[in-house]
Amino acid sequence: MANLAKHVQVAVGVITRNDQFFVCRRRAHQHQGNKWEFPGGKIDLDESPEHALRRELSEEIGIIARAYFHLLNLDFSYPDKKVSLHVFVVSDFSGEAYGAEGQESKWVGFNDLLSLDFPDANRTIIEKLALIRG
Ligand SMILES: Nc1nc2c([nH]c(=O)n2[C@@H]2O[C@H](COP(=O)(O)OP(=O)(O)OP(=O)(O)O)[C@@H](O)[C@H]2O)c(=O)[nH]1
Ligand SMILES: [Mg+2]
Repeated sequence: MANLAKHVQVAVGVITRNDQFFVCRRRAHQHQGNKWEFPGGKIDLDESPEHALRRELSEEIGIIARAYFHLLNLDFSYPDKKVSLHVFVVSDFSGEAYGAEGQESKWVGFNDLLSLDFPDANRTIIEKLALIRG
């Protein structure tokens, strides 16, 4: 069981509007603390990735995702934890994105994504985003 607890399925949302991207800062005590992230969180047992995406975005940044597409699935092993990220690009939503759990957050341009301090798994996400932007 201990091993299972250290491999988590995660829904991640790349929130985009007007060629800007919404990013949040992880809390110091969290895994990969103080790094920037795309909002999201663990998929519950028997929950679909899409449902987890909508739920986490509502809880963490106060938006209702209206249109999104699957970008990629990505397995990554940190020294202390394995993650399977189910990544979606959210292109339409209602509400104004903000740090609904008190976390730091901001809208940034694509070039800023390249220089922000993200968890290592995110490199693959950003490379794929660069590809689809052309
Ligand atoms: N949300 C999010 N998690 C990421 C990203 N990249 C990445 O490696 N992760 C990892 O995926 C896991 C996500 O879990 P989480 O901490 O967001 O989970 P959660 O929202 O359910 O919250 P919790 O920390 O209160 O349990 C963490 O281990 C985190 O380090 C990312 O861009 N966004
Ligand atoms: Mg989270």
